[in-house]
Amino acid sequence: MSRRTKIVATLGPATDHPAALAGVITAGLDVARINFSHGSEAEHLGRIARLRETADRLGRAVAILADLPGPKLRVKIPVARTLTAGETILFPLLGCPVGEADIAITEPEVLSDLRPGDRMLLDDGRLRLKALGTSGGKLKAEVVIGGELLPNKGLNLPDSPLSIPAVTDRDRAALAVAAKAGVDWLALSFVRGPAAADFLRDAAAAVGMPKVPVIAKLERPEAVRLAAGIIGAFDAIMVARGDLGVEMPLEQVPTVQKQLIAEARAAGKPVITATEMLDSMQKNPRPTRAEVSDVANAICDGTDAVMLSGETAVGQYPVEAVACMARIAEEAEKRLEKVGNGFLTTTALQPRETIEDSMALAACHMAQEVGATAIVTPTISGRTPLLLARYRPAALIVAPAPNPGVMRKMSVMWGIQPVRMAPLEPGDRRMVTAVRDAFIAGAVKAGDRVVVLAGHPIEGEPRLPTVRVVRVGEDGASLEP
Ligand SMILES: Nc1ncnc2c1ncn2[C@@H]1O[C@H](COP(=O)(O)OP(=O)(O)OP(=O)(O)O)[C@@H](O)[C@H]1O
Ligand SMILES: CC(=O)C(=O)O
Ligand SMILES: [K+]
Ligand SMILES: [Mg+2]
Repeated sequence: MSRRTKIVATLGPATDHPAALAGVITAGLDVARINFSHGSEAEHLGRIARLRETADRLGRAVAILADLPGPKLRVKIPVARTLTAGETILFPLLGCPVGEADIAITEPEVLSDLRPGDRMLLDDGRLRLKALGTSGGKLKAEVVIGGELLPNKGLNLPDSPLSIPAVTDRDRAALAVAAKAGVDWLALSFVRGPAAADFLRDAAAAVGMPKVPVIAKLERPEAVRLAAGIIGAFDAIMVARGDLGVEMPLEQVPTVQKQLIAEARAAGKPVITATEMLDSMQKNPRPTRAEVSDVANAICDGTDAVMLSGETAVGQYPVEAVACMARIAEEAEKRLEKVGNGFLTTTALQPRETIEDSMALAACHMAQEVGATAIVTPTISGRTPLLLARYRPAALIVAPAPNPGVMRKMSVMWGIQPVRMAPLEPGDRRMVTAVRDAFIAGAVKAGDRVVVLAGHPIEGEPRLPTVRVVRVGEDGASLEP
């Protein structure tokens, strides 16, 4: 693999055909997103099982990301319908019976919070209504901008405070399914503050899910304001531009994206940039110039991963979309390499917090100085590779890990190629076997010069972080540099 940027793609009906699923994996899928806001339990379980099976067959480590609804409101209408400007629509409040022409929503308790004049935006802002007031157990609203409304589309209330818990009953139900399937990452929609991280971890533990890393989806203005705390509390973030562009002025989204990516990177947490990246590819085999530029620019901003949603979930060209994204990423990275991968600007972030962090920086410098093709770093938890990735070295970060769960967790992180760590035989040294692990996986080849970094205690090694330079031998041996 030469591509450093990771690709997240949403599975859906469009990837249900075995050829399409194998196609997106082969085209470069690193993380498969299951959007628990759409589809049934059986669909999710089936998709996850087929993904695992196909990835294994193709010999690729693909992580599974369960995207939970969070307090994101959605309409509950049985079939598509058209809303016309000027028309009045009734939204039943909590406990009120739903009339045939009414629009019910997932959390009707929020409707009581709406004040006359508040905006109600449907389908990522495509349709707009204005709240008029409540009477007879229903909220009355006037359609300002009409259009076709499909079942299960989102409802945003950017002018109103949201008094729903961070983790809802819908999330608990989704977590139970995710626990049954076993997933590698959890993402929570509509995070409003750092406390949501522990609510989510507790809810996951309550359904018997072992420790799974958690992603905060930033899609509300208060989350952007509290970004530093949220980044600290979660294991990664997603710039969820779909809802973000509805909840705040759309023209602010590009600068918010840059700010969030910079903050996440400074904190050493992975960041995913999401939504509409290649949107026109839902219907066309080729993207627009603007879309190609958008993906490339997110990579230049320093995103770890780029994400596809409708393009792969329901679009006509899911395989082409992933392949296209991979090509754009590879091209954008050539420029990053020329300008030093932003490495020097990041090193201006002083001081280093831990010895491991200083060692990681030293290893990146060393790799550059000696012309290493890779930095090999055996890892138990995935932490040292992440410290390296933070500096965006030109060398590939090859991370032998002892279990598939840790390998898959690293699939979302920029520049890291997870490989299988062989068990240690008596007399073996991990810094030597790690190079062989990388060689066997094809991540380094004979004659390559590599930097080896053990950032934390590893069996068979001194307890101090250690960095070495070696040359790879014919059989993956570690030779004098
Ligand atoms: N599993 C699925 N089954 C059917 N339709 C889907 C599925 N996943 C996505 N879609 C369709 O693709 C669109 C875009 O996908 P996306 O995952 O961005 O969802 P979304 O509804 O915009 O919500 P979110 O804010 O959670 O991303 C959805 O609105 C929906 O119409
Ligand atoms: C991905 C997502 O939830 C959004 O962009 O709103
Ligand atoms: K979701
Ligand atoms: Mg969203």
